[in-house]
Amino acid sequence: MVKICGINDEAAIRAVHAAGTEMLGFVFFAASPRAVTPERAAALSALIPTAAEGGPQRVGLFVDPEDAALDAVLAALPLDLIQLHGTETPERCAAIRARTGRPVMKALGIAGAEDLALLPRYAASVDQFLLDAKPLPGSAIPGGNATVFDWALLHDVTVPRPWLLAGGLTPDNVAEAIRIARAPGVDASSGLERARGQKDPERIARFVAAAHAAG
Ligand SMILES: O=C(O)c1ccccc1NCC(=O)[C@H](O)[C@H](O)COP(=O)(O)O
Repeated sequence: MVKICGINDEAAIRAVHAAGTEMLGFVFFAASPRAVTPERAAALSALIPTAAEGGPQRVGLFVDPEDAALDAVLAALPLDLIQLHGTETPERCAAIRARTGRPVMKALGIAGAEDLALLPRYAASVDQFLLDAKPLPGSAIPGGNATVFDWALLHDVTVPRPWLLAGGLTPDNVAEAIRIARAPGVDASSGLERARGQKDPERIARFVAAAHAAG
């Protein structure tokens, strides 16, 4: 499973599809350099086949969203999955899952083994996990910061839901990350950009090929 996050232009979404990527992420968080409006995401999404037609699943990324923000995005485009990348509690994740009727992927920031203690608390309320690097103090956004964490922390951990590894992954380190973390899937954003917020189609192709080969 490969997810490419922060899709915000036509070349990137076409590259994601051409590479056979399983998931792509649209960032609905205004402070992000990759943020898109619901209308822009819908226009980009229309350029490639839907998941039902064999294209990638569309993941909507939110940070502590109000119900109205979720409703506005879902009215504009049919997301396959909701990614929650803020401080949402297990109860809020369950409420969002019930309200939207979509599976929920909860992002947890990992810096040390103690952060993994949260996994059982969320297991009943979410469908998937994204195990990402914990943002460094002072980070302007809670994800997409090109920060790597110690993949060996995950080597012997049984994660109670399907999960993706994220945080500073690139075409050059993804195979090693998958091997060390024993990750069933990966997600990347910054490592596939030529400038902050601008995806590089060639890096997308190399990343997806490397991840699929390692898997
Ligand atoms: O990517 C963003 O701009 C972003 C903003 C706010 C919350 C989360 C965000 N990204 C989350 C992702 O799923 C990223 O792909 C993940 O954190 C890995 O990012 P990177 O380390 O840049 O590969």
